[in-house]
Order: sequence, then C-alpha cells, then structure tokens
Amino acid sequence: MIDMIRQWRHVFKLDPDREITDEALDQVCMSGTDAIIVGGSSGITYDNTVDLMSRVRRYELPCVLEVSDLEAVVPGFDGYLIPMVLNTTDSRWIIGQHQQAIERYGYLIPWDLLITEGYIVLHADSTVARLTGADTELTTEAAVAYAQAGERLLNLPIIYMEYSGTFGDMELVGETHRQLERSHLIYGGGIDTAEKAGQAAQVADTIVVGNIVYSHLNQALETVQAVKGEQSNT
Ligand SMILES: CC(C)=CCC/C(C)=C/CC/C(C)=C/CC/C(C)=C/CC/C(C)=C/CC/C(C)=C/CC/C(C)=C/COP(=O)(O)OP(=O)(O)O
Ligand SMILES: O=P(O)(O)OC[C@@H](O)CO
Ligand SMILES: [Mg+2]
Repeated sequence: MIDMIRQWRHVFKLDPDREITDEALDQVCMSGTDAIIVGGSSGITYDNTVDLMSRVRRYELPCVLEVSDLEAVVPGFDGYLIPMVLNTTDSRWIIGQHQQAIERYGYLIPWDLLITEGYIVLHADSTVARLTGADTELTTEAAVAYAQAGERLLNLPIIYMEYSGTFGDMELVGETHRQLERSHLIYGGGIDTAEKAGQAAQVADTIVVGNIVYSHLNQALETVQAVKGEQSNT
C-alpha cells in the first residue's frame, strides 16, 4: 500500500455526502489524477459510501477509503487510510474509535490494505477541527514536533497536513517536510487553482484536492495538469 501511495503526486478526495453527476465524475476520473480518496468528516454512511465506490470502480484508477466513521467501513476498496489526529487531546480521535473498530471487525480486517495517517489539523474553522477538538494554533516548531512524534515515535508511514477549506501556510508545510526523513507528507486544503496546486506540490509529496471539485470543476481539473505537467518536466 505505502509503495503505491508514494507514487501519488495528485489525488482527488470525493465526499460521499455530496452530489456529483456522472459527467463530472467521468471528468475527474479521466483527468490524469493518480487516485481517488473517498472520504469526508460528516454525513458519511454505509450506503452513500457504497454508492460512490461503485461509481468510481468503473474506472481503472486506484480508489481508497479514508475511514472516518465506524458505520461506514465498506469492503471492496483498494486500500483503507486510517486517520489518527495527532494534535488533539481527545483520545477518541487518536486511538479510541480505532480500538472500537478493531473490536467490531476483528478477523475481517485485511491488515495489509490498511495504512495509518498522522493527521495534523490546522484550520480552526473546519468540520474536522471542530469534530476532533484539534489544537490548530500551532507554530511551525510545534507542527514539526507533532510530525516528528508521528514519524519517529509512532512510526507512521504518512503525515497529513490538513487545512481543509483554506489554503495553508506553505512555509510551515515545507519546513515540516524538510524535517521528515521517512514519512510521506500529504497536503490538503484550499487548493482551488493550478497555481496553488503547483505551490503545494513543491512542499509536499502528495496534494489532495477536495471541495473545488463541487464548486468549480474546471479549476479542479486544471490542478492535475499543474502537478503532472511539472512532473513531466523533471
Ligand atoms: C469489513 C472490512 C472489509 C473492513 C475493512 C477494514 C477496516 C478499514 C477496518 C477498520 C479499521 C479501523 C482501525 C478503523 C478506524 C475507525 C475510525 C472511525 C477512526 C477514526 C478516524 C478519525 C480520526 C476521524 C476524524 C475525522 C477525520 C480525520 C476525517 C478524515 C477525512 C477528512 C478530514 C475529511 C475532510 O472533511 P470534509 O468533510 O471535506 O471537511 P470540510 O467540511 O472542512 O470540507
Ligand atoms: O476540500 P479541500 O479544502 O480541497 O481539502 C482537501 C482535503 O484535505 C480535505 O480533507
Ligand atoms: Mg470537504
């Protein structure tokens, strides 16, 4: 799983709780992006997750589920991203829900398809920050220390800098990236133009584009070229 994810430079995150037409989904899946992450922080159900998975499954690209709700763990994805929020004091979002999931699904869990992500949530005015009670007011040094705790103490393969809904501090993300030795750094939040996609791609290993798919599809599609074009020039 991690070897596949390390190849990804650009991914779209699609939310089962939001409407997308077949035509728009076709453009997203044929855009040249590296993968589709299915996920969201609220309104995720078993049914809307199955529905979106089966629609994305018509295409050849990898499709993984970012698990955010115990009730919406659906078999049939290529992989499962398991978030652990590093910058919260509420243990439910660090390990509590995970313990319950393992107790519930036990021997059904295909462990080799699971990858843990150390989430650092940085946008105070976002659903995920409110839900998890994350301490979003971090200096660069504090963010780096969370990332290093995830990498070196918890051995997490992925650190996810989450600015969902706003474009983040590229200096902070870049410094965090420089201080990581092994973990793969994913950046997501507020990428709504090709230019922002290019900036984020310079400081992160993988960039994630979410909300803009639903409001300005053409701009969302342009983010792919910004990243994949940059790749073909190197
Ligand atoms: C039966 C079978 C085949 C099972 C498959 C195996 C499997 C996957 C078993 C489960 C194993 C396991 C350990 C699961 C974990 C369960 C769980 C619920 C953990 C908690 C995860 C967590 C910390 C959630 C908090 C929210 C969060 C970090 C969500 C990530 C996604 C995210 C931030 C989306 C952004 O949300 P969005 O809605 O777009 O936000 P905006 O409103 O701001 O746009
Ligand atoms: O929706 P946006 O702001 O693009 O953020 C993408 C992703 O990081 C959300 O989890
Ligand atoms: Mg969103």
